[in-house]
Amino acid sequence: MPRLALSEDFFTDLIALQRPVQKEVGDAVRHFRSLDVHTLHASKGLHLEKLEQARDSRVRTIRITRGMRAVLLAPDDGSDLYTLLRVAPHDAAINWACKRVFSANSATGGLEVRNVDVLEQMETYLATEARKAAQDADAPQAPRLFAAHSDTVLRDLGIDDQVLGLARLCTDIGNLRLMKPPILPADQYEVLEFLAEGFGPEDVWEQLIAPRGQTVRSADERTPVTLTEAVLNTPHRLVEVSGPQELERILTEDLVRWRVFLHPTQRRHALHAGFNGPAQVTGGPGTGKTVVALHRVRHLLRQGGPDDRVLLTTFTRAMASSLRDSLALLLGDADVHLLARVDVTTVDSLASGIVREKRRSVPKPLTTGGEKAAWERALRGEQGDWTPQFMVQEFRNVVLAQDIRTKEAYLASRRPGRGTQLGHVQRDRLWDVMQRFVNDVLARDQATYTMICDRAAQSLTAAGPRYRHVVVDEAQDLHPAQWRVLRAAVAPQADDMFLVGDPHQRIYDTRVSLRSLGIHITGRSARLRVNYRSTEEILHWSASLLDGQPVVRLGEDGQDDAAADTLRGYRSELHGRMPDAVGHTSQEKELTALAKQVRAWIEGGVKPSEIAVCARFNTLADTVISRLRREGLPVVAVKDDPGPAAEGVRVATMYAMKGLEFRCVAVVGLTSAVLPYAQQVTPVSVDPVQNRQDLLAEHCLLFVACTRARDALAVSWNGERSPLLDPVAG
Ligand SMILES: Nc1ncnc2c1ncn2[C@@H]1O[C@H](COP(=O)(O)OP(=O)(O)OP(=O)(O)O)[C@@H](O)[C@H]1O
Repeated sequence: MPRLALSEDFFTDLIALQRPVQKEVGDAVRHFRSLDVHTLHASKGLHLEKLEQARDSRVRTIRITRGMRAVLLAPDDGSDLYTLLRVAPHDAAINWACKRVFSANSATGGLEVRNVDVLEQMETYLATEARKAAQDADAPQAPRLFAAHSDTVLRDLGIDDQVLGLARLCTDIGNLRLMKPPILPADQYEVLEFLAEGFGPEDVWEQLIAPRGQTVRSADERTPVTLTEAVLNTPHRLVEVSGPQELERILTEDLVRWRVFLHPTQRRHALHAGFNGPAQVTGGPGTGKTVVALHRVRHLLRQGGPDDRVLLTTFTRAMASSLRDSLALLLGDADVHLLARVDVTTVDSLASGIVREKRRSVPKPLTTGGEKAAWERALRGEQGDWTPQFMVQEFRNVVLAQDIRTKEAYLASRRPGRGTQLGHVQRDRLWDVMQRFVNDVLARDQATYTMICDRAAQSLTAAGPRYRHVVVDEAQDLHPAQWRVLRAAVAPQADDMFLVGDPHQRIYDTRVSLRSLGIHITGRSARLRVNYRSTEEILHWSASLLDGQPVVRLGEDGQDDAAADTLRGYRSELHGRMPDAVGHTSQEKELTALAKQVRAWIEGGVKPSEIAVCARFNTLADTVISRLRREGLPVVAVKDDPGPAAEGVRVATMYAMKGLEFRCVAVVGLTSAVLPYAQQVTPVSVDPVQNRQDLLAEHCLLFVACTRARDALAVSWNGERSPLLDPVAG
């Protein structure tokens, strides 16, 4: 029986086929696996055929139906591992197969494929372009993109002779991008793109080569790998099917790519054998952080003992419910029993549960309005210009954040992140105001969620940890009190905490130094850079909304050595239309245009549930809902928790878009009055540091909303445009 591997492209082809054809592919693959190598060659049904015109002599095809062929790579190294590469209509399959050449990358050891026909044409084209550029500049030779790197440096990073020749002809990054995979081999393209974007060879080695297990720096000293080794070295694009059960699972249940293929950086962290403490994965929107968290949970469950419980948390209840569904999908029937060892919940729900266990009831959570009213009561009679907003921030971001329990501790505290100086006398009085607030709300059996977390953290610390592993999604928005709950929920030990998040998506007012909370990540972090969700056009457009914004690395707020986080190298392999940004003279006109856009998306074949419209506030979201309904379009409000099966365009506030994704997204009502929203931004005169933080959160909110879009994004406003759109709308 031959061994069989499936490629990501084969998988993509399979997903796109009609159900009956998928079934036929499944039958052919099962038949293939049931034969021994000898009968395989003799089988008339499968008709394993070597292609005379193929540029690579190891390429074969098999028959699926009269009109469909699958393309395979046959072993030439004595092994019996066949790799299914594509499945397509006869002519397309043969055409694809004839032009491809396969090789092993000398640095990553992975299997790579190139389109030799196009590369040969590119050589002529780039040489002509380089000559023209030299003539235009009146110079003997145009400056070359990789002039700073010697051949040896490039070879050591896995660049082979053909690619080296092409790289040497590139005069700018545009030349390189013309040869994006699948034209150039993906591993080599990635190395060249990193270098072209200004990463040094050492960075490239650390980020792209070393993680693939390569330890020998010099290309000359490396032993070449065989074809079969190369296939097995490429688990992010090729999966070996270990047995009939796994084959069935992939062909029937597993038609979801992220379950099978992980990017090497995703894989390295998700399947890591064991971290010697907390580990972290960051990355821009859509880079698969949630996917990594889910795979990590499965890995920990599979490795762990029967008493090892895992906590998987995220920010909102809707996201927790979606995580639960995704985890069940990932575990599948084979691992469904592992679900009994996981709790998937928000930190606030966990904290409420802990408080309830202790005192049988939980204080009623205060609404924003209720909290403001309570501060007004506490401030009554106070001389001075402290506002409820100032008090909310001082209590949340200093007292609860630093776990301050006494007046003495408050008098001595550093108050990082606060831009107002407070003398001894002022602090003394403020502490009394805060005590009045606490006594007042507790007397009414009320509390903010942060206060509930604070209490839960204390209880847990006293009672002892209850989980073996804690995995945190959307880590960027957690408050220190929520982190204290998580820290207390698991004992400090190997693989205790696994965090994923993106500081560019921080939309709540939280500042956290993980180190000060006893969560030390150093040396165990990775950054994801490939976006699997959105097109390159949406990505770059959205990323430019954050140009120049001071984003600090995850969990390093207030640390003296905190560094800036960056979206450098953040990219997508998908392409589509540029986002639309359009202003209107009235709300009526904007809504008319919105209805037309939504209708056009639906008529273009997009399911209503794959479309989202979002606005800053519920008032406009409600107006959108009634307007679209009047136009006869199916609509549902995300706040009504419609569930994945409900038909209808999703309408939500920008906050509620966190963590979600849609094929098409419209962000409406982006006027200067709502973004930035004055009431959400502390005036500079009150606190300049808080003002910068609040403004940054407004930028991030817009970034989060826009990066939910996979294929199409349309933003609009009526009247004066939000200044936050200045970088993208001229
Ligand atoms: N290895 C992969 N192969 C294919 N698709 C992937 C892979 N990883 C992630 N995806 C897809 O990319 C999309 C984004 O993934 P995910 O939600 O995990 O990203 P994220 O980084 O958590 O996003 P955000 O921070 O914006 O919420 C999803 O549709 C997911 O299925």
